[in-house]
Amino acid sequence: MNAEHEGLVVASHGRHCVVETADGERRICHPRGKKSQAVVGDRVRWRAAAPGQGDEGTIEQVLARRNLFYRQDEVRTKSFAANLDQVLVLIAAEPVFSESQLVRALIACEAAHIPALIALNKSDLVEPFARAWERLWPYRHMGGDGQAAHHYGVLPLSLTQSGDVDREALLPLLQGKTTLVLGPSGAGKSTLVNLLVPQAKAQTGEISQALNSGRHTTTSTQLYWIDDERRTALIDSPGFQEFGLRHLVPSDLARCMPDIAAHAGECRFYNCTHLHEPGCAVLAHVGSDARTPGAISAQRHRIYGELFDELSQSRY
Ligand SMILES: Nc1nc2c(ncn2[C@@H]2O[C@H](COP(=O)(O)OP(=O)(O)OP(=O)(O)O)[C@@H](O)[C@H]2O)c(=O)[nH]1
Ligand SMILES: [Zn+2]
Repeated sequence: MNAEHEGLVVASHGRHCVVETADGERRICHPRGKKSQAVVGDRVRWRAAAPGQGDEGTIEQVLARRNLFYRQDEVRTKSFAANLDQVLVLIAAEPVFSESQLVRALIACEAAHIPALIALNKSDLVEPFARAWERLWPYRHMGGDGQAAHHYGVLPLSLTQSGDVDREALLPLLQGKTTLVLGPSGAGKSTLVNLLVPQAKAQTGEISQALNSGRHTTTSTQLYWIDDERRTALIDSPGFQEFGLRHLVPSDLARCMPDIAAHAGECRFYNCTHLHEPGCAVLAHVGSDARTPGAISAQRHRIYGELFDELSQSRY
């Protein structure tokens, strides 16, 4: 039997993966069993096929994960990626972004203990950008009382107009890290990947095309190296639109929304839902004046309530 090697999963489609070896070679691998189902970012032990059995390998074991970022829908669980250092949520002045989708993505980050960065693209569209930047006010100011840093970094971009400037702003934030990029269609995700990884198409290469061929879609999660040393990675993943949080229970939500979490311990009832209870410290901070320190925007509290209801529906 062939020896086992360690590798990194750099693409996945269904149950098939592309594994990159220590010397940068990539090949398709199939999981040996349910337990060896890997996602992009996983470190795995894999084994080449026996001589004469083709080039495809098998994944024998998924090594312990530092974290696992996922969304869960009612019908199926869908993991995005493992072993992330951060998530970059890319939205834009246009198309107008859904705050509910943004909140879902940020909650999923928080639940997996992964720091999140928000980038707002298309600053050249002056008026829509100003409106969107304004909508991000709570995100630009969350945390950050006194000496503490803000909870989320929020970055303006104009990828097609000032790509060089944007690259210089982004690189130090990405350096040496593995960053999952999420964003709704049309925000500029492909533009971002092409800016940072000019050879993206080449890296994806024939092997990923082979993986996708005949499966009626070319979308799959992909890891790209930004640098030649292969230390800085971007992971591009489709599927921001239907971002399920069914892996969470309603009572997880408050701790995953930092502005709500800041007050959730001060309520009269220990099991307060922060929706209607008397003596609720969260409700007391929901805001007429969203700009006072510690305020919770009415919009975010409304989204919290919607998610609370959604996660309270019977599970199946
Ligand atoms: N005005 C303006 N347009 C931009 C900017 N960045 C990207 N676009 C445009 O926005 C459109 C969408 O960009 P893409 O990079 O294809 O977006 P995407 O997020 O990959 O979209 P999907 O392929 O649908 O997932 C394109 O027409 C881009 O040229 C920007 O900074 N300013
Ligand atoms: Zn409360």
